Amino acid sequence: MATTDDSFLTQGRHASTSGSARSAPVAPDIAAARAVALAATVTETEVLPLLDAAGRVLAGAVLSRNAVPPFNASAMDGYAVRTEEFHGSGPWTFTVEGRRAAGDKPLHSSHGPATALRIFTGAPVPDGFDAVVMQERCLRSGDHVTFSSRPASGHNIRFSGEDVASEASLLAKGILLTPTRLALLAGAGHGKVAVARKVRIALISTGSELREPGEALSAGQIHNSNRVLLRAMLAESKWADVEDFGIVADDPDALRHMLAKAALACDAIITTGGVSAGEEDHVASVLQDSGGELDVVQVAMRPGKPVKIGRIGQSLFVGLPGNPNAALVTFRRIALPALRAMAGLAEIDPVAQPVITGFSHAARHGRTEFVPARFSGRTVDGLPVIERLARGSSASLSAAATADGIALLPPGDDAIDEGTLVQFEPF
Ligand SMILES: Nc1nc2c(c(=O)[nH]1)N[C@H]1C(S)=C(S)[C@@H](COP(=O)(O)OP(=O)(O)OC[C@H]3O[C@@H](n4cnc5c(N)ncnc54)[C@H](O)[C@@H]3O)O[C@H]1N2
Ligand code: MOO
Repeated sequence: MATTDDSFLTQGRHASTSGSARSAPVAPDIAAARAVALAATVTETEVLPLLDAAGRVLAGAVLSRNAVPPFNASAMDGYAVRTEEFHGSGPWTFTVEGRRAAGDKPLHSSHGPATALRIFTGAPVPDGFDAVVMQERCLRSGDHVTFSSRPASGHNIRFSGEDVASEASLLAKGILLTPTRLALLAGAGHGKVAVARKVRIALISTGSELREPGEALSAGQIHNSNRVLLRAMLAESKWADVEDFGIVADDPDALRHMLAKAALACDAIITTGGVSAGEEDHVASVLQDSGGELDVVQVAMRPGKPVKIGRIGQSLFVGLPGNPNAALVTFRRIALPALRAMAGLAEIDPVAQPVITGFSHAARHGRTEFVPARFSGRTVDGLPVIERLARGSSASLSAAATADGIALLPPGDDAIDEGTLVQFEPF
């Protein structure tokens, strides 16, 4: 039985509603919210060169240090002109005086009347010139250039600050540093950026039957596919620093030792296996014997019902079921939002899109079903249609591997008919 200690449970970002584990299944969204509530956001930050910051989480709001573009620049190779000099009706012929290329200093040179300036893309446009005519639109002859139409003032000039003003708000705290956001920081004068330190995540694969991929199997053994799955999914998250504790047998002492080590080293502990009801399922009891607490012990989802959510020491704990599809769904739906919250990300929820079922499905009394599915076409209205790949097959590896994502079939006492609108989370 879990010990009740409210101070323990309030170490997360928000206070838990109760210190004791609930045995009645909670809805998947509630379970995810509880995991997020137990997740303490990393507060330490580090300053990184932009080249090393891809995929990290911005630690604070950032302002631009210079305008973008920093000066009025030509957008074309051609001729800079003063539109006020286009008197009467054309064509207009001007003397070419001077030359500006990208990298030249913005000079305050004086130019005589009826002159045009040879200019190239990216070069500073000197004061007084207010348009650039691209070279394909003019006729150059010796020192003269002829224009057949009058350019509008401002034409082909990128004005200083038109993209980003100086000291403008650039990016908000908690944003993921994607390539385009890093490019924006670079253009706006930043060479370094303050990011949240990485979340240290412990992975433990429990199960006496497990052998590593590639190892020969004796009778009764299976390969540890969950470790590969979780490592690969976390490898996509550059804000995560994984400490992989490998396989631990279904032995309470070994598990206790491993959990204690992981709790000292990491912000979050993710285990697989050993969370259901059998005598060899030690994860929940060992966690509680070690001073940990569970807040959620059953979730109204299929697969994934026995997933466990709690804390041990300063660490978030999520015990994923061992069946591969259950591990996949509970990691994406419950563990990942909490880990993203710990990383300081503002956006933590899985991305979903509406789709139409190309299949019917039995009633899901009281639980949400997460079904691997594949796009199979579109309705006349253009909505994607999905085909189911396996019906709640928790132990399946092949269904998810051939799926485009996971369909959410909400709880209900009626069957879902073909042609029903449901949510779909693409991989
Ligand atoms: N009496 C009951 N039995 C079970 C229940 C229940 O409510 N009452 N729940 C079932 C459900 S649902 C699931 S899901 C599983 C969850 O089991 P555990 O989390 O305890 O996991 P194990 O028993 O250790 O393993 C289940 C299954 O998955 C295989 N496995 C485990 N780890 C891995 C791994 N790293 N890579 C690949 N495959 C793995 C393991 O060999 C088992 O076949 O419990 C049901 N039972
Ligand atoms: O719900 Mo378990 O997680 O199906 O096999």
